[in-house]
Amino acid sequence: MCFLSCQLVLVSPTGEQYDCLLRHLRERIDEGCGETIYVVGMGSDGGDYGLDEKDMEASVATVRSLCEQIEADLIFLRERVDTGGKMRDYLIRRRVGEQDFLEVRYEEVSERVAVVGNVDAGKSTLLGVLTHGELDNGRGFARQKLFRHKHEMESGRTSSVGNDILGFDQDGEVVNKPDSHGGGLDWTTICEKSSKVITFIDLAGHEKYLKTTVFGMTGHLPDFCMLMVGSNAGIIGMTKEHLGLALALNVPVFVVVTKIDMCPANILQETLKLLQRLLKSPGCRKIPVLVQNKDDVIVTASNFSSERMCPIFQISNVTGENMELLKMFLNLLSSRTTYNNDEPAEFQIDDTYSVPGVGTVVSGTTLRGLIRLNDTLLLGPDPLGTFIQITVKSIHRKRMSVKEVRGGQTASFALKKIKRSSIRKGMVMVSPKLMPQATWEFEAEILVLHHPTTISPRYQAMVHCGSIRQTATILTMNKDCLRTGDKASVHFRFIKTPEYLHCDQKLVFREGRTKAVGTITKVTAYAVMMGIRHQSPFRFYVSLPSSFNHILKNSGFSISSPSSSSRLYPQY
Ligand SMILES: Nc1nc2c(ncn2[C@@H]2O[C@H](COP(=O)(O)OP(=O)(O)OP(=O)(O)O)[C@@H](O)[C@H]2O)c(=O)[nH]1
Repeated sequence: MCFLSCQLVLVSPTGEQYDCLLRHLRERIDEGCGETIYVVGMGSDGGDYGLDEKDMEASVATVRSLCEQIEADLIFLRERVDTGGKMRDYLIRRRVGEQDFLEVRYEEVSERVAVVGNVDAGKSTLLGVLTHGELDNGRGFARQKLFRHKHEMESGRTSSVGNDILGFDQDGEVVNKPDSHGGGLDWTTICEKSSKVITFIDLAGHEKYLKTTVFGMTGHLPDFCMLMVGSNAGIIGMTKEHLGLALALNVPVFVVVTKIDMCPANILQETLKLLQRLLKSPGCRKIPVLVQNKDDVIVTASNFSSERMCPIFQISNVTGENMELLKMFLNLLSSRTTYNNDEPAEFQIDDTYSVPGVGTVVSGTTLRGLIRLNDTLLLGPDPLGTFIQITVKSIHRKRMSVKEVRGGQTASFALKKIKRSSIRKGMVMVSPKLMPQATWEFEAEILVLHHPTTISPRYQAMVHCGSIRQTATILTMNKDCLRTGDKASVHFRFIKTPEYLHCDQKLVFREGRTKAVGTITKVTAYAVMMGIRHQSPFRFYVSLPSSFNHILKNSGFSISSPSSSSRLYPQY
C-alpha cells in the first residue's frame, strides 16, 4: 500500500495498483457515508505534493475512471499551485439510487443539523433564507415561512422542534426554489433533484423551551450542530447552555454569527473575540477558525467531524453576505457515522399522529438495521414493560412513500389496529431478534454541568435519553452529594413507566437550571415484566417482580397521553 503515499500514484497505475486505489476510495466513501473530499496531487501521507499539468490531467482521468466504477460524481472544488506543482481538491459523492417503489427516488447522502442559539439569534430567519431562497427584510419576513404553530406566528418564537430540508444538486447548487404561492416546500421535488439533502432540526432558543431543545438534541440524533449567535447581542442567554449540550453529546459544532449588516464593527470584533475565547477554553477545547473564503470552507469541512476544528461564519440574512460560503460548507459536510444494515432493527418513536384515512402514524429515527414494508416488529414497552407485535404497513420518508429505511434515517410508519393513545414518545419498535426488555432502573456515569446547590439521593429530575423523557429518582450514588463540575456513578429509577434502554446511550438529566450529562453504564432488568402481547386482549408475563404492587401503583396504568389535537402528517 505504500505506493499510495506518492503523489504520482494516480498518473499511470498498474492493474494491481488501480484495484488498490479503488478499494481505498470505496472505503473512504463508506466511511464518509457516501462522500469524501479527495486531493489529487498529494500523497496519502500529505508529505509529497504537486504535479505538472500533464501528470495532473492523467491523474484526474484515473480518478474519473475510479468514480465511474463506484458510480460516484466527481465535483471540482479548488486548485492550488505550490512550489511542487498543482494540487486539486474534488468532492466525490455516490450517485443517488433509483427506488422503483412508487417511482420516487430518495437521496443517499443526508445529514441532520440541529440549529440552536439564543432567542433572536436569527435561527428561523436563516432557515427561511436557506430553504426558501429569499433574503430577509430584518423584520421577520423570512421566518414567516417556517412557523408551524399559530402561537409561534403570534409571538415570533420557536417552541416546537421543526424540520426543514435543503437539497444540493451534483454541482453543489441549492435545489430549493422560491415558492410563488407562499406555501410550503415540495419535499418530493427537492429530494428527486438532490444528490445531498440536509435536514435542519430547528430547536427553540428561549429558556422556557429548553426541554424541547434538549429533546431535539438527544432524540433526533443530529450529525452536526449549528450554533447561532446574533453579532450585536453576543454570547448571551442560552448560547453557552446550547454549546455545552452539543459538546457533552459529542455533536460537532459550527458557529454562525448573524446580523453583520446591522452591527458596528467594534461590537462584531468583540463578539468574535469572546466566542473564540469560549471555544478555546478548557471546557470546549476547540480550534476556532474564522471562515473568510472558499479555501477556509474546504479545509474546515474536510477536517470537521474528525478534528477539533470549529468554523465560525459571519453572515447577514438581509444582504446575503457570506451566505455562499455557508451553503458551500453545508454541501461539503459529511458525517462519519456508519450504519450496518445487517444489525437487528431498532426505531425510536418521537411523535405520534392520527391521520384521517390512514390511522395511527408514528415518527422517529431508525437507530440501526433495516426496516422494510411488511416487517413484523415489537412495539413497546407499555407501562407493564410488555411489547406487542406490529406489522409495518407503510413507510414515509421526507414525505415520500418508500419501501425501506436504514440506520440514521428518520421516517414515519402507519400502524394498523393500534390506538394512538397507547403509544408514547420514547417507545421503540425493534426486531423480535433483540428480545427487548423494559427497565425501571439503570446506572450512569454523570457529570454535573450546573447545579445551584447539591444533588443527593432521592433527588428527582427529568431524564432525556434518545426520545425518552421521564422523571427519574436518584436511588444511590458513589458520592454523598454532587456539586457543579462533579462526576459520579449514579443509580436511577424511573418514576412512571419502564423504558427500553441500552448501555452506552447518552443522557441529559435536568430540572430547572440544573443540568447533568452522562452515559448509561448498566441497565437493570430485575423489575421488568417481560412478555410479548399479541394484538389480543390477553397478556402473559415471563416473570412477576416482587415489587408488583409498587409498579402497578407507580405506573397507574396511565400512559402520558399525547396531545389530543390531530396534527398534520409528520414531516419526515
Ligand atoms: N438585520 C438583520 N436582521 C436579522 C438577521 N437575521 C435575523 N434578523 C431579524 O431578527 C429577528 C429575529 O430572528 P428569528 O429568526 O426569529 O430569531 P430566532 O433565533 O429564530 O428566535 P427564536 O425562534 O425565538 O429562538 C427577526 O426580526 C429577523 O428579521 C440579519 O442577518 N440581519
